Amino acid sequence: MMQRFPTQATVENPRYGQLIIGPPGSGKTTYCAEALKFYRELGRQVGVVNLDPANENMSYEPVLSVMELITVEDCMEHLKIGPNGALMHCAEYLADHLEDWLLPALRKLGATHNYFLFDCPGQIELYTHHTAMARVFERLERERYSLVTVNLIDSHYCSEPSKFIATLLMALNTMLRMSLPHVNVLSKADLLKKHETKLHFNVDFYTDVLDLKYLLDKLDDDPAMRKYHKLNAAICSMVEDYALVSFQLLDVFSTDSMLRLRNHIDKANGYVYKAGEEQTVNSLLACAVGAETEAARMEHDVRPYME
Ligand SMILES: Nc1nc2c(ncn2[C@@H]2O[C@H](COP(=O)(O)OP(=O)(O)OP(=O)(O)O)[C@@H](O)[C@H]2O)c(=O)[nH]1
Repeated sequence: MMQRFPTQATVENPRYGQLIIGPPGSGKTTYCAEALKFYRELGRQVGVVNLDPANENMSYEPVLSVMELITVEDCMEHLKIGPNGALMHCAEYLADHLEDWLLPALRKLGATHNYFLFDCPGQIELYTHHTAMARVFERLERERYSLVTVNLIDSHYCSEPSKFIATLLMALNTMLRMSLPHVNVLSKADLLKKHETKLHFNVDFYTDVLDLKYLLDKLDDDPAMRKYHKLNAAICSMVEDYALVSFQLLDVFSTDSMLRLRNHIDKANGYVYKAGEEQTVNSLLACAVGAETEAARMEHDVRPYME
């Protein structure tokens, strides 16, 4: 988790945003819907902003939606391009209309909301290669939002070593390119416990990303992957050298799991320093000293999802 410490501006005029990103189907929209209810219950002035121009099935009522500005469907029809090209076009269009659409609308909402969940599009190239979404996030930062990227990745990707390596590389690339406080999340963690995803190692091996040697050994078991041993070893070594990638587990339908994730997110975007609300002296102290012991973290964060 990359973490933010409060600046004078964020202390005086606190506004917060979670940028919910992740591959298609990883649970972004479901998280936004559940997090909206959850943070409202905590008393936060929260709203969801839909930034996905192809989000047909929003299970929440957004306070603002990019689909009022542009949709993938309209782009495909008018520009005669495919869905991926249309999504890139929409992202660029959004980035070009920050000053006359997104920011004025957010400023208006500022009268009643100071915490936004941004439901972002799922195409990962928007965060690993393309620059439009980075421009949007960077402009929001300059508008003094304390942002955190919440990168949801389906925990099913832990089931195969090759998929997990690709996940690590994607997560690291996104962290480096977005350069924002960041929390990586393995979503649908409840399915790990229900044996729907068979794992080669304990869950904490995947969350802590500490010793990838074992992962490489497993990759070599597959004859098709063995010939890429050097490439895989280089990727693992790079991920380990940066030592940035780790994961939190999330079952979006469990209040306890949402609370645990909230604690990580609040530390990352600096909300933990905001006075009042549900913050306690203990949580502030925990943040200041680097928080809970490894044993406590294992007990609460990881053990519930082990077989
Ligand atoms: N069991 C379980 N299912 C989940 C969880 N989170 C999301 N899902 C399911 O995963 C599926 C995909 O979730 P979405 O929220 O549509 O995923 P998305 O990332 O918004 O998908 P795109 O809009 O295609 O990018 C839905 O059927 C959800 O009900 C979870 O924590 N546990």
